[in-house]
Amino acid sequence: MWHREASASPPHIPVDPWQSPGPHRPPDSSLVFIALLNVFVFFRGNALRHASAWRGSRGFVTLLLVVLSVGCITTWMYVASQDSDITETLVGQGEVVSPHPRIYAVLCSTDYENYKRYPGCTPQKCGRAITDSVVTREEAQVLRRLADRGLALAGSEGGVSILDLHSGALSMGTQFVNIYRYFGDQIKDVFTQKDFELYREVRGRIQAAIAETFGLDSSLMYLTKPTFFSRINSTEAKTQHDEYWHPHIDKVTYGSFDYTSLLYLSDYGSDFSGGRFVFIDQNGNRTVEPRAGRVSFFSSGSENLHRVEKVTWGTRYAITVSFTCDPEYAISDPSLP
Ligand SMILES: O=C(O)CCC(=O)C(=O)O
Ligand SMILES: [Fe+2]
Repeated sequence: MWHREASASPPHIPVDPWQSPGPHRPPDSSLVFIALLNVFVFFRGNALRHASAWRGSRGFVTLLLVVLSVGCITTWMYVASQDSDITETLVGQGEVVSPHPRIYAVLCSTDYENYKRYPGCTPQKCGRAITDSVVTREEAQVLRRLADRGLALAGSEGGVSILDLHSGALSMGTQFVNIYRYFGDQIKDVFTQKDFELYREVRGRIQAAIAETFGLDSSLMYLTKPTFFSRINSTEAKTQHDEYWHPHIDKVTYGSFDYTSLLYLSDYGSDFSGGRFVFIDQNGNRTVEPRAGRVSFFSSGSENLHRVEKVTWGTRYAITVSFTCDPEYAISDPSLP
């Protein structure tokens, strides 16, 4: 299901009023130099001021501490400079992006050329955007409870459980079942009409935000499949379906996607750790830290190669809501059978 593709993402270009992400800063060698210089000056100053103490035990302890400090600082800086996975945080969990989305433009890949073009919808501007003003934290909490009620019916043995309200697919052990068939009328006790109304309402708002941000005609965008809740914890993967962390391109993985949106239902740092969303760019990785009610959306081509970090503790909840420009791949909003 997950495919690894070489990143074709070109450098970011600012397109007014879109902002380009700050330059990806490789560890700065001048910083290393300045830090070492400071340590040297401190060391030399101490040596001059307390020349007589060198022979005493205090002098020896000071020397030892200085040597240890220099060792620690240089090791830390060396490790930092070797870590190509160093990320720039586009939006931290504690920030609130409101009222306007934070937008980052990226050059469109050529992926869309292999598909029929739909003027008014097919990506001409590509990029990513994050907003905390489309879905409230209360709504996110209601949706999270909905997810939990559905997932309580079964759930994966591995670290990731999926619930797709449209197709009815639900993780069960190492497989999937169709909740509408498997649980029949019982499902009406689990989900209410109101749950589906909230999903539709939220989907509509996300669609409007994407249309506005990318300058699209919202009526020419359609919900497409799969659209699903995901619940991820740190349990070891049992099957390939549980390996959510691989880099992938949504347009390659799912075909019909033109715009992907992710609605987060829990908070990075307090509900779980790891699990940050990572855009993998040629010049570095850029993360979005999940926050309940946060919506992150992006054009689905290879300009937005991405992955999710492994969750190290706690439980991460999200909904993937995807849109296509091709009416043939349109699906209706999930509903009770
Ligand atoms: O949950 C996320 O943050 C990303 C999920 C994802 O990449 C996908 O559903 O394609
Ligand atoms: Fe994805």
